[in-house]
Amino acid sequence: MSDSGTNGSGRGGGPRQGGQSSGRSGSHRDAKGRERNRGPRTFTDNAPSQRTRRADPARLVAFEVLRAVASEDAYANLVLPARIRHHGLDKRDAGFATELSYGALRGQGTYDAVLARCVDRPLDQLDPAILDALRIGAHQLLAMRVPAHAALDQTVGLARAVIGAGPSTLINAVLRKVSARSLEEWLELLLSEETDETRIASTRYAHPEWIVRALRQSLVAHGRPVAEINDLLAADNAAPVVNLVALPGLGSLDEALEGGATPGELVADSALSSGGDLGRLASVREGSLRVQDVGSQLVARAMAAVDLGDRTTRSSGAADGGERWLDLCAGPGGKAALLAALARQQGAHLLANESAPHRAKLVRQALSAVPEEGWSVRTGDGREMGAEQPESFDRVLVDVPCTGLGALRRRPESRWRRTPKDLVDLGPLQRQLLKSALDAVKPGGVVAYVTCSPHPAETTAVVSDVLRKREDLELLDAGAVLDSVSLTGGLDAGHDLTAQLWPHVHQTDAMFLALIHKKA
Ligand SMILES: C[S@@+](CC[C@H](N)C(=O)[O-])C[C@H]1O[C@@H](n2cnc3c(N)ncnc32)[C@H](O)[C@@H]1O
Repeated sequence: MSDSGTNGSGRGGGPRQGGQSSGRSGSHRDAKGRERNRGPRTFTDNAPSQRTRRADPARLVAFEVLRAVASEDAYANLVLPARIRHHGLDKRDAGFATELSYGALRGQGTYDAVLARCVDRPLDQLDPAILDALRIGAHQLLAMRVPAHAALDQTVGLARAVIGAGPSTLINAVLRKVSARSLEEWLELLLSEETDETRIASTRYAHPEWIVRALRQSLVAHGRPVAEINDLLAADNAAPVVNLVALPGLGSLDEALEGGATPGELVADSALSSGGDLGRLASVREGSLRVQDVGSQLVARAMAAVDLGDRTTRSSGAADGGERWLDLCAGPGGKAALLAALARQQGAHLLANESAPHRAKLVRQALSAVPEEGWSVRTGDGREMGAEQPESFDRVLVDVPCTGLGALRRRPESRWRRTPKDLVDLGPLQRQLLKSALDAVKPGGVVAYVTCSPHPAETTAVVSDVLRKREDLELLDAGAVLDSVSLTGGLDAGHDLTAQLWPHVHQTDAMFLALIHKKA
């Protein structure tokens, strides 16, 4: 619903400019602009629009990222670095482009609610490129410390350069209306008559309603107060910190710390990056210093730290009598790299399995800093592993494909892409992979079931379904093991023997961990 009469340049009709004719040449340019804007596009330096009118490169990068996400189903975290490199942005502009593209994508739900009040037609009737330019403008005006005149001028200039003159007039008019109120004033206006708590949280924190409900359910399922929901939603909207891990026994934090990183407080061998291009660090280039969320570090370390005593039957162990470890779903290899380093320290061997060949390649790259005799990579379906190599591994990590509802802050577009159906669709695969892991582990060994989602359908329900059918399995106290591998202890992540980390509590991704012991 619009509360004003700004005319939109929609797919169906030509742009109207405040009731005046745009004139023949304007209409012609606008038609060309709309034509350029259809379908997937790349914005090269050779585009005529950019030869004549240069857009601010940082805003152009953000616009290109939003366009690629919308029209090519691209992932922002993959497109963004490529566009930053292509346009040769310096550190400051790269930071601005990152904040602008990620912020506009994350905040889309809130910005669309505001924009809907400023345009005279449903937003889905706007040309998608115009809508993306409006979102970029709205984020600058409502959430960044960009002066309003600069946000307006630069966004309109961008639109004129890459979309066309007519659309830029519309964008100017709409963004002027957006700029008339602060974000808080807009939210007051939008929510003044709303009583439904889910809809209020959905608009205020830019999450689809079903995800607000799903995260509330997740808090309850893992024993946290439901009143934390707003903190959790707000944490999803904060730019995630970049954590580093120095592979134990192989890497060092020194270079990163000298460059301004701060030592990690929750887990050993970790640091908080000071930002900038990490590729400048030799240790990152050689792979002994890696970017990894602290939650991922903690769950991998927990699997390695479970005290198996001499409970496992060593007869089918590694040739030298050390343990055999399996990472069943290893791609792209973040946890596998840490596990391989830990395995090396403990005299164990790691087999990293991944079903997608291109991701298995990434696993090999991730493992390259660890001496090769300590690990191997298998490309294959993890569901077959239990039958192919039954009772063969002392420790198995099964980090199953999931909705990623616990990592929304890292993947800004994913909240708008995911649907409740994903939860249903992933369930059978998650159960099959866990069963296979449990078949592959030796009696006396341990399986770590991990997700980067806190949703009970992917966490506790999967574990209890699978355990219900087997008497040879028992849950270990995952919260206690997590405490034992953290530097501080007292994480307060445990509930009913499983453990759940949270962005708003631990500043990690919302990783779930169940440690399942196969009785000897
Ligand atoms: C959540 S990711 C694992 C992340 C990884 N542990 C890390 O820390 O980098 C899940 C992985 O499982 C893989 N996968 C999906 N189906 C699989 C299957 N049937 N067998 C083995 N791997 C599978 C996906 O390709 C994906 O790489």
